[in-house]
Amino acid sequence: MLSKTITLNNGVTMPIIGSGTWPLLGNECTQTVTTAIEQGFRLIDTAARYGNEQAVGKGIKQSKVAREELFITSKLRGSAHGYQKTIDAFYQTLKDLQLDYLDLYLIHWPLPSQNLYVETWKAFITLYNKGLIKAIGVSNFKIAHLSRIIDETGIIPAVNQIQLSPYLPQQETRLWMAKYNIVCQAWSPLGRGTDLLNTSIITNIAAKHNKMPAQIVLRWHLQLGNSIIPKSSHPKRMQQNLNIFDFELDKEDMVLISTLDKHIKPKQDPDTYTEE
Ligand SMILES: NC(=O)C1=CN([C@@H]2O[C@H](COP(=O)(O)OP(=O)(O)OC[C@H]3O[C@@H](n4cnc5c(N)ncnc54)[C@H](OP(=O)(O)O)[C@@H]3O)[C@@H](O)[C@H]2O)C=CC1
Ligand SMILES: O=C1CO[C@H](CO)[C@@H](O)[C@@H]1O
Repeated sequence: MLSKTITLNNGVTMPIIGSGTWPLLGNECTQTVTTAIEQGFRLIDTAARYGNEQAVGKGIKQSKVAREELFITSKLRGSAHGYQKTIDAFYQTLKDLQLDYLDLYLIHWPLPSQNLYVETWKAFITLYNKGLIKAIGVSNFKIAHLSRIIDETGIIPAVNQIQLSPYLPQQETRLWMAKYNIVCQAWSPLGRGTDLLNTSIITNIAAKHNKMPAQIVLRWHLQLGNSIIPKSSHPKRMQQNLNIFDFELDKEDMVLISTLDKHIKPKQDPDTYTEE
């Protein structure tokens, strides 16, 4: 029986499924966040770069669910790397979200060309030690970037949020992270913008289990040990994305899904990708 929560390497409990919020803005974003919480999501994923933290904050307030029942993740944008800039950006994020702490804060991209991600990680550690963030992590970090922050600070990130789907299973990074007890959180878990949900392998397995294709893909993630943050603005799909605990993929299903690996690199290579 798979659990709906996962324990991070510092003992904090995180819901295994969250609701993504990119590229939602304004009222649509606020309404989607409220609906997601009403439908049962307890983890909301946002980022300063999305320009929607104020809208997300309103959606959280509107939901009337107690703060301590929610798990809010945000991310530090590229233009805010550096020790003091990180601290300032974090307080702005709290203000925009109308919160007094974050559950998880991630460095959105390593931006190795700026060479500031270690200094940035040190600021994350300071904020964590002040009790302003329950857990700290990274996003789009390759093994080399992870190794460097661990070697230079001794502090292991709780989570690395990376692009991951059956088309891009990230086997090497996942196995490496497992050794350090770093939770692998999949972004674009449904393969946004691809034909993944329409492939016959997925639709046939869906028919076999009497489930929707998205539920097959999300269940595959869970059985690999990934956390997932699918984005949907539709209550029906939100329900589908949450209801993946009443069936199990068998070994044959898992093997078939593994044949979808396209052996491609992430579309935005973290070594060269720059995002403000
Ligand atoms: N750290 C990073 O660099 C990144 C983080 N992210 C985060 O990850 C989240 C999820 O990734 P995202 O790129 O949005 O991709 P997803 O794989 O979650 O795909 C989202 C798309 O799938 C559709 N969808 C959702 N549920 C279903 C369903 N049950 N059946 C059919 N279609 C469905 C949505 O449409 P509809 O809304 O119409 O239902 C939307 O078009 C983002 O929202 C963001 O929070 C994303 C990219 C990068
Ligand atoms: O988090 C994000 C949302 O998706 C975008 C497009 O893939 C990314 O660039 C961004 O980092």
